[in-house]
Amino acid sequence: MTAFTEQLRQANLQTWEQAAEHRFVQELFAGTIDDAVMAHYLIQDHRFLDSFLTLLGSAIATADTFEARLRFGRFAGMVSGDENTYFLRAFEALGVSEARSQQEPDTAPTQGFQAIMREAAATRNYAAVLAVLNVAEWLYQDWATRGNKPLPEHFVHAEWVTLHNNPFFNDFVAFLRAELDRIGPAHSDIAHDFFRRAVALELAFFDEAYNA
Ligand SMILES: Cc1ncc(CN)c(N)n1
Repeated sequence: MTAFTEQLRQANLQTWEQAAEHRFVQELFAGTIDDAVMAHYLIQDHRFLDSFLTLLGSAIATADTFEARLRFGRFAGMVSGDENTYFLRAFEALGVSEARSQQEPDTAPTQGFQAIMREAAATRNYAAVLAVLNVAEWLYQDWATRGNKPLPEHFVHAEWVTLHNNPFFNDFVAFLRAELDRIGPAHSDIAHDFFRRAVALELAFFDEAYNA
């Protein structure tokens, strides 16, 4: 039988593929992405990280096992450490001042992510939280691991790939999928709804990078 998470992905395949094969991803691997595009994307993504941590907190609160809470806690530690530090080093390398990183307004996809993560947390339904987490991490793992491409030279590009393709991250995505495969079928409608909207936001987020 097809796993529940795979059913969700298949139901949104066209949008999923448009995001996973996005121009942003192609240019990131090629190392040709415009600095202005990368800077605009990362400023917005640092805001994404903030609401994402809130959602991880809600996963800790709604998970039904101690083991799952430990996994989310360890992942939150990585995001608050290595991933956050990457943003700060990338901002410095791209010449993004603290003032600019704070003052640039939230774009519509950023606001959309903040809203859906708040909404998923407010449901206090583990399946809704897992649906959004699965899209955010599995879709990124998908593009980062596709085709086993060589890494770009510049650390700003290369580390954005390796943050989403390394043993710890790949294990976490496998865990997220196993959790949603276990919990999701009993909450199919809510899982489909949050998953579909989150995939659309991922595509919009990449598109928005080119409005730099
Ligand atoms: C918009 C977005 N989606 C997903 C990820 C993966 N953590 C991210 N950094 N940003």
